[in-house]
Amino acid sequence: MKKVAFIGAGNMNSSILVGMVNQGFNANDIMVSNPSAPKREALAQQYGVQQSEDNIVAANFADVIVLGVKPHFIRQVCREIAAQVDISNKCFISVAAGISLAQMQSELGDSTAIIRCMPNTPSQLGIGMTGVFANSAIKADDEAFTNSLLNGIGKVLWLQSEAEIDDLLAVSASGPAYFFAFMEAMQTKAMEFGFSEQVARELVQQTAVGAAQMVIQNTDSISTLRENVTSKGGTTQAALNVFANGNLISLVGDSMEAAKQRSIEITESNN
Ligand SMILES: NC(=O)C1=CN([C@@H]2O[C@H](COP(=O)(O)OP(=O)(O)OC[C@H]3O[C@@H](n4cnc5c(N)ncnc54)[C@H](OP(=O)(O)O)[C@@H]3O)[C@@H](O)[C@H]2O)C=CC1
Ligand SMILES: O=C(O)[C@@H]1CCC=N1
Repeated sequence: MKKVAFIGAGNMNSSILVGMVNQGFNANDIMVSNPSAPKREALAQQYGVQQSEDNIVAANFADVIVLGVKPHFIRQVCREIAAQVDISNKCFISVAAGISLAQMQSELGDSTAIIRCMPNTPSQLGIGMTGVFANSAIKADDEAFTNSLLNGIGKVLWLQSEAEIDDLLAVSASGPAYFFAFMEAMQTKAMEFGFSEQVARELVQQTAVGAAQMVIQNTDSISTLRENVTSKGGTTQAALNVFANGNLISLVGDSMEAAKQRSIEITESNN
């Protein structure tokens, strides 16, 4: 079993770490580093993983180093590890939005195996969606291990080009927040109708999980599923008319384009 270091104990790295442990990875083979103590100590206490405040300790411990800091810290973290750790046989996995392989290679060297992956927070439940693209230095066992790690936390899609990371990010990595925002809006209105916060939440969450399961379990198109709810001249039609008048389709498309463009801007600003 390879040893894995998580650099950063924030939302995304925690989601992957929790997903790994829940899927049966040995906690003794995992170490997390983070400058401030509470998040890494909570992970150590709850999941039995090792922890350190020092990225160098974690990087020395591991065969695979998962970089889960904010994009603007990635290059600095890579530089520090490359200066103090023998990285010749280590594989790096970055989850950062907008930091390119070339940018990481300029810190870690062109012969270092680097994998960009773009997961999402449902990884912590084992139902994540992760896009992956690797540089040419990756070895067969790095690829196999990455697959076993990521398959444990959800579905994995290997991409044909690095540019596709930005496309996928706008769909599945930022995507959970789109659905949460929609659910928040529905919950707010349900509370205005007079339901308590908890009942409003239950109405919304059960509807969301039901709709998602119908998409998963039916071969019908999503349009057909929508039409099946929509009686001509009925209540749903009245609601969907408001979506159409507000140009929901272009609003959603523009939002996803904005997410993609933001990722491209992050790449440019970190050159
Ligand atoms: N959240 C998401 O849904 C997704 C996020 N990502 C990517 O994941 C990365 C992390 O995002 P997210 O988890 O949301 O962010 P968070 O802010 O939750 O986590 C970042 C963590 O990095 C820690 N940190 C800061 N500096 C260092 C350092 N020098 N060494 C080690 N750790 C450090 C922070 O510690 P402290 O709090 O103590 O400062 C914090 O715990 C980003 O690059 C983002 O693009 C990718 C896909 C989805
Ligand atoms: O918002 C962000 O920048 C990160 C990347 C994708 C999801 N969260």
